[in-house]
Amino acid sequence: MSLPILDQSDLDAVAELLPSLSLGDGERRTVLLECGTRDINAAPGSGKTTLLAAKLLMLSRKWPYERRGVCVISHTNVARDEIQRRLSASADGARLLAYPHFIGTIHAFVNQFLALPLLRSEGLEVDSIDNDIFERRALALARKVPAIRFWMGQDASVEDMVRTLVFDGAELTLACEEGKLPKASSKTYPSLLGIKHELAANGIFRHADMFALAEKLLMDHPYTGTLLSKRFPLVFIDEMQDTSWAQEEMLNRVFDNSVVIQRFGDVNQRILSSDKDAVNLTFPRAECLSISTSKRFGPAIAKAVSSVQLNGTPVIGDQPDTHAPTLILYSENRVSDVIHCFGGLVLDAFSDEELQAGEVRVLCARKQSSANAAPGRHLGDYWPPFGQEMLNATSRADRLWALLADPPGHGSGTYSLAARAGDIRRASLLVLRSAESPFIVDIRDGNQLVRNLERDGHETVSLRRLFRDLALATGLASSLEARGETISKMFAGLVALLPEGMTEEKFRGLSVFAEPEMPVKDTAESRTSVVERDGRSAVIQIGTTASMKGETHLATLVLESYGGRSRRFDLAEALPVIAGANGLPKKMSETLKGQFRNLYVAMSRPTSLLCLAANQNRVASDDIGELVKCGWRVRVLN
Ligand SMILES: Nc1ncnc2c1ncn2[C@@H]1O[C@H](COP(=O)(O)OP(=O)(O)OP(=O)(O)O)[C@@H](O)[C@H]1O
Repeated sequence: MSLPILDQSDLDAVAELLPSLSLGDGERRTVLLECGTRDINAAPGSGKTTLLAAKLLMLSRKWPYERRGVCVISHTNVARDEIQRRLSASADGARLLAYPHFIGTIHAFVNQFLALPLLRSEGLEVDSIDNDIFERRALALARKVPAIRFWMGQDASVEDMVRTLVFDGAELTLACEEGKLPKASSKTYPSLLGIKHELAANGIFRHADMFALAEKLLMDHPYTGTLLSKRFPLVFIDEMQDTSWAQEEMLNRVFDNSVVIQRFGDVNQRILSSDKDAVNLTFPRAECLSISTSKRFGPAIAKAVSSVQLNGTPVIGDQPDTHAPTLILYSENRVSDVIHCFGGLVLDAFSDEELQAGEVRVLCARKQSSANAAPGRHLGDYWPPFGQEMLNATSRADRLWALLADPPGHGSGTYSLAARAGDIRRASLLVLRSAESPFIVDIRDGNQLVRNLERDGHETVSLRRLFRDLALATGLASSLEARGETISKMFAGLVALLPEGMTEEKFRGLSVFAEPEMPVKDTAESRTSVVERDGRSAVIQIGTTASMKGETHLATLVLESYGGRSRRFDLAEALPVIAGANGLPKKMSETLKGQFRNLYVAMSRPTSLLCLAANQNRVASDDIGELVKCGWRVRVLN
C-alpha cells in the first residue's frame, strides 16, 4: 500500500498555514519529511506535539484513502486536544478528525477497538471505567464478607489488594495492582474472585482491565491485528516515553510490519517508573531522529533543566530569556504561604494581558505521603485543600454537582469541550437513574444515552439541546440559587424520559440533587489558588507533575517533595547540581533517578518564569550563593 510522500512543497504549504511556527531548520525539516518507520527523540518544548500536528496537516492534503486512516495515539488528553485544535484550524486538517482516522489516547484506542467490542460481543455493557468507583464498590462488597472484613481489620495492605483487583492477561486471571493476592487455594480467594466478577457483570471496571480484555480479544480473534493494520497503514505515537512495556507489546501485536509507525517522545521525561519490564522498552531505537532545541524557553531555563537531565545532549533554549529563575526558600511554619508568594512574583512579572494568554501552574511530584519528615513532603503540605480533597473518598464521577461545576479554564477556551460534554452526559445519566427512569435501565455509560434511546425509538432533540446548553453554560453549581435553576433546566430537558407522575417538585427532591458534602466552590478551589493584589489577580492551577505532562505554562512553580523509598527530598538533592557545584550524583538509586526525571519534566514547562521552592533548612548557603552568581533570584519566606 502506498502512503503519501511528503516533500518541500508540502512543507512550504504548511509553513504558510502556520506562520507563527519556524519549521525550516535542518532537524525539524528532516522530521517533517520523514516518511518511513522512525523514532523521534526530542527535547522538552522542541515541539514534538506541534510538529506532529504540522505533519498531519501536510498529510491531510494528500491522504488518498476513504476507508483507511491515520491513527494518532497519545498518552494525555493535553496532547490529543493540542493536535485536534491545530487540525481543526483548516478544512483539510479537520478531515483527519473524523472517520476513517483516529486521534486519541492509548486508553481510548484500546477501549474503542479492542476491549469494548469484546465486551459487547459477550453481551456486557460498561457502566464506568474508573478506578475510584471500582475501589468504593469493591470495598463495599468486601465488607459484606466476614472473613475478608476481619482480615482487612488485621492487615491494612489487604484493603489495597481488594480495591485494586484487576483482570490480568488474555486469560483474565485475577490479580491486584497493590498489595498481595492470597493463593487460589485459600478460603478468601473465591470471594475475591466473586467480587471481581460481580463488578464486571455490573459494568464496573478499572482502567487496567481494559488492557486485559484487549489481550483476550487479540487471543480469541488473532485476525484483529491484520484488520487494524489494514485500517491504519500509518500510525503516530506521541509521548512515547510514557508507553509501558505491556502497552508496547500490545501495539506490536495490533500493528504488523506493513504499518509505518513513527514514535515521538523524550526518553528523559519517562516518569512512570513502576514498570518492572521497563528494560524491554525499545524507544528510542538506534538511528532515531532528534531535535535538541526547545522553542518553549530561553537559555537560563534550559541551563537549569539540562542540569537535572539524566541522558543525552543538553537541551538548548531557543527563545529569549525574559525573567530570572527564582528560588523561594521557606521556613517550616511558612510552607503554606509559598503558593501565595509565587502569586505575588507572577503579578510583579506579568501584565494582565500576559496572564490572560498564558497558564500559571504549581507542580509537585507527590500528592500525599505519610512520611515522618519536615514539611515540604507533598502537595498537601503546601496547599491544605488539596489534602482535604484526597480525603474526600467519593469519586467525582458519582457526584452530580462536581460533574456540573465549572472545570478549570471553563469559559476561557482552555478546557476540553469533549471532556465537558462527557461530564454533562454522565450527570444526566445520574439524574435519570436517581429518578428511576424506565428508559435507561440497560444504559451504563453516559456516552450511550442518545444512541441507545434513539435505537429504542425515543425522540432525543430536547435531550441533546439540554446537553448543549449545560456544556456551554457556566456557574451551574456555583450557588444554591444556581443549583435550583440547573435543576429546572434538567427537568425541562429530561421530562420525556421521567417516570409517569414525576412532577418538578418531586424531581427537586431526588437524592442526586442533595447539597454537596463539600461546597462545590471548595472542590474547584482545591486545585486552584487565586492570588489578588491591588485589584489584579493571578489564577494558579495546582497539581502533580504527572498531571501536567506535555503542558506549556507562562510561569511554573516546582515544589520540593519527599521521595518515599529514596528518603530524599528532590530539590535538596538537585539544588547543588543546578547551582553547578556538583554534576549529577555518581550513584543514583532508581527512585532518585525517578525524582530527577520528575524535576526535568516539571522544570521544563514554563516559557518565561521558572520558580523552585525548597525548605531553607535543606539548602546549603554555598549553593544559594552559586545560584545568585548564575543569575537566580532568591526569595526568603520566614
Ligand atoms: N516549530 C516551532 N516554532 C515555534 N514555536 C514552536 C515550535 N514548536 C513548538 N513551539 C512552541 O513551543 C511550545 C512547546 O511545544 P510542544 O508542546 O509541541 O513541545 P513538546 O516537544 O511536545 O514538549 P514536551 O516534550 O515538553 O511535552 C509550544 O508553546 C509551541 O507552540
